[in-house]
Amino acid sequence: MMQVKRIIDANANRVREALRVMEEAARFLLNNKDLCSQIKSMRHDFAAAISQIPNLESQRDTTGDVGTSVCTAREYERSNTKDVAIAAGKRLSEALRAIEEYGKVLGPVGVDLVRAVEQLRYRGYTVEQSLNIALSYSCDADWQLCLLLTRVMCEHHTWEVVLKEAIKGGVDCVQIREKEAEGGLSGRALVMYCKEVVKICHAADVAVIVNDRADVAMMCGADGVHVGQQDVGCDELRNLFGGQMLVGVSTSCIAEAELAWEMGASYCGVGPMFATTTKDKKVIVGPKYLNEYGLWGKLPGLAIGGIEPSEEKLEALRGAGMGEEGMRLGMAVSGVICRSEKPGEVAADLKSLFNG
Ligand SMILES: Cc1ncc(COP(=O)(O)OP(=O)(O)O)c(N)n1
Ligand SMILES: Cc1ncsc1CCOP(=O)(O)O
Ligand SMILES: [Mg+2]
Repeated sequence: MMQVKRIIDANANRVREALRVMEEAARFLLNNKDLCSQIKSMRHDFAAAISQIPNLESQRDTTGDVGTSVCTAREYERSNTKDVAIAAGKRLSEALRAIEEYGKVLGPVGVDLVRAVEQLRYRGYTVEQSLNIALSYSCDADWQLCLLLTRVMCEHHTWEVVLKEAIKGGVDCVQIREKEAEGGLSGRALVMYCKEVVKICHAADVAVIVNDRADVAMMCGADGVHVGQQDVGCDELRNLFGGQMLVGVSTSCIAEAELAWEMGASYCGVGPMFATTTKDKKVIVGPKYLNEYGLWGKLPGLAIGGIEPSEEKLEALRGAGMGEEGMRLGMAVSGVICRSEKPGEVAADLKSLFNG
């Protein structure tokens, strides 16, 4: 019986640790209050269940545990925060299952524990799935400066020079925005162009999003697609692509953001912030909405519309919470970089908002 208690004690520690790691991901990586409280309540319910077995810790013998010195190289390999949370989810179900199986040997004293742990294991599967989906949808969309690249807007340089200079200036995401009705590329030429953009961006570790066209995004190897309120629905895209693609959705109020989140969006466009000549926008929601969005906090957001590196505009964005830890706010600009003689300098000036 002592060995069984030792096994249960070791696995109880694993469960507690795994739940903590998952909770931190929901809290700090995703800002997801619902998921965070689900995991927290699992932690509390597990503590109540395990407390039914008296004196578990008395069987602990960490120094005499032969398993502490047995490890595999993969245990030390995690390529990103997403992998850390995914590994914790796997550990959680393994440890719960071990407690459940060995708990059966405890006889009557273990019956309630086994039942409670079985239920926790099922809850764990659901939470693990929600966490992994949320991480694969939105974990990689925390950008600071996104360039909406439109070829016909590049007045002073080729699109290639604008793109490369902007990347040097600190752009970490590029949205390819070609509008056929405004002289932009379409069809085969659009796909070829997008492939060139992807090549340049990915070599510099910059993400690529294609405006409006999920099909083109897939064909050119982009990271995702951006859709507006009148475009194809985010839910339809998720049905089609699962977690393979990032999906951005334009929003002008929290109700739209909430809907986008429910449909599996990765990030939201948040705007328009200021008057713009790039797109016909009747209503300017301004930095007030940006602040509401940042406090809502379920998805990363890109402020958009008329953004320039003027002291006044940057101050307004800063005042709304951009650059603040935990707000997950970046900006998306088009004209100010595409139309500039010095696209790299403009990008760097915008990016300075995040440097303290
Ligand atoms: C980051 C970001 N936010 C908003 C938009 C606008 O999208 P949409 O409303 O679909 O308008 P078009 O860009 O398609 O004209 C965006 N593209 N990017
Ligand atoms: C596409 C779009 N959607 C809302 S405002 C806007 C235009 C952004 O361009 P600019 O940065 O030139 O104002
Ligand atoms: Mg659109």
